[in-house]
Amino acid sequence: MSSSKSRPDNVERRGITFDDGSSSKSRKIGGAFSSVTYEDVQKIAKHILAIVKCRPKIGVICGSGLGQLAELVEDSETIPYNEIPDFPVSTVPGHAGKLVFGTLKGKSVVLMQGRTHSYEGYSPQQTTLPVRTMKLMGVETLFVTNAAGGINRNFKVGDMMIIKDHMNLAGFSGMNPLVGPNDERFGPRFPPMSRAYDLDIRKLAHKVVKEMNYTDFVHEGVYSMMVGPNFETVTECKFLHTIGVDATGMSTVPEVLVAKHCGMRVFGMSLITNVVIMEFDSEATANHEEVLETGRQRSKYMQKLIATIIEKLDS
Ligand SMILES: O=P(O)(O)O[C@H]1O[C@H](CO)[C@@H](O)[C@H]1O
Ligand code: HPA
Repeated sequence: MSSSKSRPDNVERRGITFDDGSSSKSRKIGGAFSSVTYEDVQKIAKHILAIVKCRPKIGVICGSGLGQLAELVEDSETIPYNEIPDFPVSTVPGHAGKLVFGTLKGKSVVLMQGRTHSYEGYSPQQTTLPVRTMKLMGVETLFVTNAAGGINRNFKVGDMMIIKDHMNLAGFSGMNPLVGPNDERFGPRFPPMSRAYDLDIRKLAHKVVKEMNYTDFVHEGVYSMMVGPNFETVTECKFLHTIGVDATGMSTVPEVLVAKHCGMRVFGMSLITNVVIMEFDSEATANHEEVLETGRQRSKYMQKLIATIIEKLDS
């Protein structure tokens, strides 16, 4: 697998030989058809475990502007993504691109300060490579967070949403990290997704929300993913509203598919960084600066909530 820095434009299908003589089996790179093998992931996990002392059981993916959770990690050990061979490197503002290992509220954790997205040019297999790497490092429970646009008309900017289910709209166009040969060492060919978001952790989250007096601004709902990078049209938002989506973004779903495929427990949370525009003649437009600004103002609530849920988690 070549590093993301050398991703060529002429991506080839699995099994085809590249111009320089390497095959797509040995050189897995960006594009919808590239894949990542078990051995690739094993190599990356071993590389990381040789560097850090921590043996995390919990992984947290911090979305746009949400990476400050790392400040709560004690005895931290940090590795920038670009120092890990073949690890996808974040290119979007608000995604620092670092793995932070350490102890959070007494639990061994690894935090991803930022993720990668398909719209950056990575294949779904690449954007989810960190999740499989976590699995092979011993992570059993994955927390996924994201910045999202509020579709539900009761949601306000700065509110939060516990994810109870998702709509894989990107999957409708075939963009799914589980497409391709299935390696049973990760998980089964046909994984169920009807209970993707762990019910026990969701119940615990609601209990914590009550205890912290956060009920006024924490909701539960359905997240949807479109590939982006453009924000949605008015008609797309109306469609999402009609089909029962509460918040929308450009990430998370592939990570959850891969995490569930390899048997992890998953908990997801969105910060509503903006409310989507559903009026044809509105002057307002969505923008990434607003997303980051809401993150700056509200992420401390999300951090406190996630940290407390982790503290109270049974393992
Ligand atoms: O989902 P995260 O990574 O939090 O980021 C969200 O924020 C960006 C748009 O502002 C998009 O990348 C969207 O997916
Ligand atoms: N749409 C898609 N992705 C997003 C949004 C949005 O409104 N806000 C933050 N990420």
